Amino acid sequence: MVNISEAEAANELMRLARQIARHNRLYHAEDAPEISDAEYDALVRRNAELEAAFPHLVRQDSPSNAIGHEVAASPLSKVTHEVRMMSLDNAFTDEEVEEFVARVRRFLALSADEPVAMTAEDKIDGLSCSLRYEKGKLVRAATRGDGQVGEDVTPNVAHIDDIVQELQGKDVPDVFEVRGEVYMEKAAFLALNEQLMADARAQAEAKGEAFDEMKVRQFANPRNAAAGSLRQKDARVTARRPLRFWAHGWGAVSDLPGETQHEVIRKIESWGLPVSPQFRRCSSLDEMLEAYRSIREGRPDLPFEIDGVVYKIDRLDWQQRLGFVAKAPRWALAHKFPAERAETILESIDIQVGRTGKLTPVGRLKPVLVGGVTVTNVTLHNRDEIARLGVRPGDRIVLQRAGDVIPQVVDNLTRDEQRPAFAFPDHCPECGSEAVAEEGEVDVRCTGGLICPAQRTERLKHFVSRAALDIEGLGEKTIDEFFAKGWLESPADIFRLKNRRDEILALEGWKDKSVDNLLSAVESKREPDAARLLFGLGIRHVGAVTARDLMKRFETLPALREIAELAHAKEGEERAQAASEAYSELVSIDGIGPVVVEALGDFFHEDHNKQVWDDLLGEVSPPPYVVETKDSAVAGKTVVFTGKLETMSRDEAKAQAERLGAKAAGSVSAKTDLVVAGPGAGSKLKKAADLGIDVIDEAAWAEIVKAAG
Ligand SMILES: NC(=O)c1ccc[n+]([C@@H]2O[C@H](COP(=O)([O-])OP(=O)(O)OC[C@H]3O[C@@H](n4cnc5c(N)ncnc54)[C@H](O)[C@@H]3O)[C@@H](O)[C@H]2O)c1
Ligand SMILES: [Zn+2]
Repeated sequence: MVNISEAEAANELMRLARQIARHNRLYHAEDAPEISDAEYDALVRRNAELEAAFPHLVRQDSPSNAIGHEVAASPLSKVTHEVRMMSLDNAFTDEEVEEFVARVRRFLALSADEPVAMTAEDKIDGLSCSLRYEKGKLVRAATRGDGQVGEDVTPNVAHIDDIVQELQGKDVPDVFEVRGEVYMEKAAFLALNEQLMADARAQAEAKGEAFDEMKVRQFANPRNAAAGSLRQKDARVTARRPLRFWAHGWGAVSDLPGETQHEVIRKIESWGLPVSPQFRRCSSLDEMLEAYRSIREGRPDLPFEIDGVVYKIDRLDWQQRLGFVAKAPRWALAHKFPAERAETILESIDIQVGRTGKLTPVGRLKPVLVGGVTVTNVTLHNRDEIARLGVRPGDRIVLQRAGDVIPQVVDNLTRDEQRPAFAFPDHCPECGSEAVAEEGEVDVRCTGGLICPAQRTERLKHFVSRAALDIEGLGEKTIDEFFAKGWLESPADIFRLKNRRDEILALEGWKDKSVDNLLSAVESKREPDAARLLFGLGIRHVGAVTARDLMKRFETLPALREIAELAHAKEGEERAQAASEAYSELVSIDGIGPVVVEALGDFFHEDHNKQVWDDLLGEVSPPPYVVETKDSAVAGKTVVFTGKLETMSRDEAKAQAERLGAKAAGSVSAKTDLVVAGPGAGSKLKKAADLGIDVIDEAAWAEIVKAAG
């Protein structure tokens, strides 16, 4: 039941359209889904449900009308399909199949005793491919893409043995587009993922780098593996991947060699292309459901993944009359299998720390077979998910695997209220720092930042980035490489790289000149801008602007640290007095709130952070931070920039304002003195007018800047 207001529905439809489009891109264009098919299908169903309840809210970009994903960004050439490639409508229950048959009868106005024959075959989990044969010769192979335009994979399919280059037989029409599925068998898929892992390991070893299993890109399921293997710019990569194909339909044809689905499929088979071994003809609803049950039972023993049974009206003249709706034919239906489930024991819960400090719980399982795949690990996502399931090590759980190989825990069978709940760690298992979830966030993160081995490279990359210390020549790859060698543990190490000149030179790809350039880029930052240095440390909630606000007030880093530590101190009455004074002083600064004060306190509370800090300040000496404010027309005023600026970025405009002694604010309020508006300025402009605030354009602003000299 949909029980929400129209405004809420419109809002949710907007969010669903965006989410679904994103997952379509990840799944179809990048072959790297982030959620399971069951989760994806739930989003689609919710969207359909809302659209049915509020038909007038159906969006222009409704996911209900989209097939796959557009291929504009693909490096492969594009092919426009003469006959559109479609998707399939889904059914999950026998009743829905019955309703499908009834709908067909109504549409064709058939009498109750007229039989409706259907074909049934397994729905194989691969990607659709269109093979155009002219005079029997394969001239073009294409993926589905968005249904209208797909990608040219002609050189790639030349490496698929199942796809013949020439159709056999004397009765081959002049033009015949075979449509079917390119797929990868389960064993080949598992072997490919193992191979990808082994290759990455070997590569890391050859380079003498640390190997990180988590970073190796593997395929989520056989379907993505097949798609990723076929859609290769370099067909030699496809050649190394064991892909298979079978036919299940056709597109543009010069003439049809039969009057039923059944006849044409058998004809295609006779020309030398494989079709499903389970393809059959059913003459009644009962036979269809029987076919479904027998195919479902045999599913675990199949060497490939299937996720349902596809029914198609046998008579082609009826298919013709039924035609299409939105993105699928009216004459076909996919009867999906329910997700496969299995029970096992959750043996332990490990915590993994990601590159951004996120703590992810991973369940280690007593190995169990679900739908032909042995599962030993399962992600438990986050602290809330563990609480929701109430799982603890030793519990008996129900695993589900739906149409892909990312399994999930759906139930906990050990409902023992007496045993204590799993205690989610409040410290990082990698570095021992405190791990916290910010208010309103589900993810628990390590606060160790620079000292946490799991996060270190990410933090170092931030430290040298443009907005922070801006060290040219120290790119992400170099950081990874130096880190793996053990040369970069903390920011201070960057300034000690000069002692490793010869070692760097010995690395592949480095020459005297490039090493000199790198080292002099580092040396040029011995007296860095204090605010950038502070920002570079990646303290939570201390962004570039906050760092400047802080430095403007305290001028030196030691002064800032002293007050931050003081504000955090909790012991003794005297301390308490000083602490509360320090606290008020900090929060009195424009732009600084309690969250920042708290984050600073937490940072300096950790011994390892203090070490990193001292070590770094032993290498560099940022001069006192003084903002030279020019005598200007806007000194001391608060300026808001809105709309599109033509000659500079928003950041540059803000920096100009600061140099002129003005404060750049993000929103218009009674405190605003001046609004600089570019084209497209909206609500802020209106608010300024309401409040009677002066509004000028970018050119007038440039005049003010110029006048200040
Ligand atoms: N996990 C995610 O993020 C994500 C994102 C997008 C889509 N998906 C999944 O992809 C699917 C939707 O993709 P879709 O639009 O391609 O629909 P679909 O895969 O459910 O059905 C249409 C396709 O089935 C294929 N097919 C296989 N066997 C067939 C047969 N015997 N006869 C006819 N066609 C057959 C055809 O290639 C056809 O294009 C859903 O299962 C969805 O869960 C998942
Ligand atoms: Zn940590």
